[in-house]
Amino acid sequence: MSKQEVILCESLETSLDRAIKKCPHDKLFILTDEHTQQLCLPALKEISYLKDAIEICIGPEDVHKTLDTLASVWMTLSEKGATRHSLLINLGGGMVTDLGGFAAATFKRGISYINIPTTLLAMVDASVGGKTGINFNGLKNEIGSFAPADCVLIETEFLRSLDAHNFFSGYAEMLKHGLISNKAHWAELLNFDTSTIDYSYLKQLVGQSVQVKEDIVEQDPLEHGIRKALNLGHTVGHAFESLALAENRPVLHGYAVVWGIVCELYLSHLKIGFPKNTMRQTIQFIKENYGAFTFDCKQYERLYAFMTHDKKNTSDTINFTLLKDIGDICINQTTNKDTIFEMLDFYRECMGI
Ligand SMILES: NC(=O)c1ccc[n+]([C@@H]2O[C@H](COP(=O)([O-])OP(=O)(O)OC[C@H]3O[C@@H](n4cnc5c(N)ncnc54)[C@H](O)[C@@H]3O)[C@@H](O)[C@H]2O)c1
Ligand SMILES: O=C(O)C(=O)C[C@@H](O)[C@H](O)[C@H](O)COP(=O)(O)O
Ligand SMILES: [Zn+2]
Repeated sequence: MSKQEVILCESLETSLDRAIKKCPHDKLFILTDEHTQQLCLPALKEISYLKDAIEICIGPEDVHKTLDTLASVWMTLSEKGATRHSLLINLGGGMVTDLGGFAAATFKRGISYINIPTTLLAMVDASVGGKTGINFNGLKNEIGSFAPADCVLIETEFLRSLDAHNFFSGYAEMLKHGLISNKAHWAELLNFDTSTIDYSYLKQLVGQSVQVKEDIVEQDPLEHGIRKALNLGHTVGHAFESLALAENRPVLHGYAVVWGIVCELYLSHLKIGFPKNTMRQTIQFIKENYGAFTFDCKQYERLYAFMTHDKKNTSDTINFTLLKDIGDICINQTTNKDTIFEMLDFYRECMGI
């Protein structure tokens, strides 16, 4: 798998011009969701060579990260005459880059695509590293492929229209990158003033955060080993997200991930000695900024059942990524069902639910 080019833009127009020249194509398509069509597409349509691009617009958010939506994208590509040599630009959050990336990877067995992430989460995480896909059978990213974009163009100016919930959702994956990288980055994230955002400082943090992901993906693009570090918080987080979706009370991905991190830091402390004080400080930040996902002990079996579908699992064993300390990653950690239930007890007690 070739290394993906990720550019933190000074000028989106200049970077996009360069990226498009590197991807010779016959027709150009731009995928947005209903929100990025309104909020972000106008900035691109000012660029002369994008004026004739064919627009495809899908419904927003994870409820639309489905086979039906994917089929509608394939259908438009097919009906509007896309060929193997057409180029797709995905302009949106992680839902658009995941689904659009998978549409590009599968249409006529694969066409080129460029990601222009417009949410914080997509900038630091989803648009980079080649994981593409859709939710299926009530499970997160159940169908997908590893198919990196030809280029990822990060323009942090798009973040100015993002609401606070989506800001914090993306910040959750940044916090994950802090925990798996080093203490200085983790501390910087805990101290960032989220109430009055300094956008130029945020841009610098986005650059650092995406670098953490790029370094790991470069070592292990297909997640045979160290890439599992990027899944910290997701064994439990995806179970929370799937339960919430099934109960018609969807939660944002990043929120599910930080709640998953609370659980998995507890497991890290219990099993391999993650420092209690660092765990407490991280959980305090999460409680203050994310609130809590509510469930009771009658839902433990269902959450456990969701965890059995995690992609890191082999056979019947649930696989966790844990930490001995910040930046000290232990992949392929397993435990028994009783301990998983004890972890859920801890979560409910410390989050006060
Ligand atoms: N492939 C990966 O490695 C990876 C990594 C992390 C998350 N993900 C996936 O990413 C998805 C979540 O991505 P997300 O958090 O970006 O959600 P999203 O794409 O659903 O976007 C969230 C909301 O923000 C809106 N939006 C987008 N850009 C905006 C802007 N500039 N201003 C205002 N509103 C804007 C969207 O229309 C949507 O309503 C999940 O499906 C998750 O599983 C994938
Ligand atoms: O890039 C990765 O690898 C990740 O695990 C990043 C995660 O933040 C992301 O949510 C990813 O989509 C999860 O993948 P999955 O394989 O657990 O579905
Ligand atoms: Zn994630």
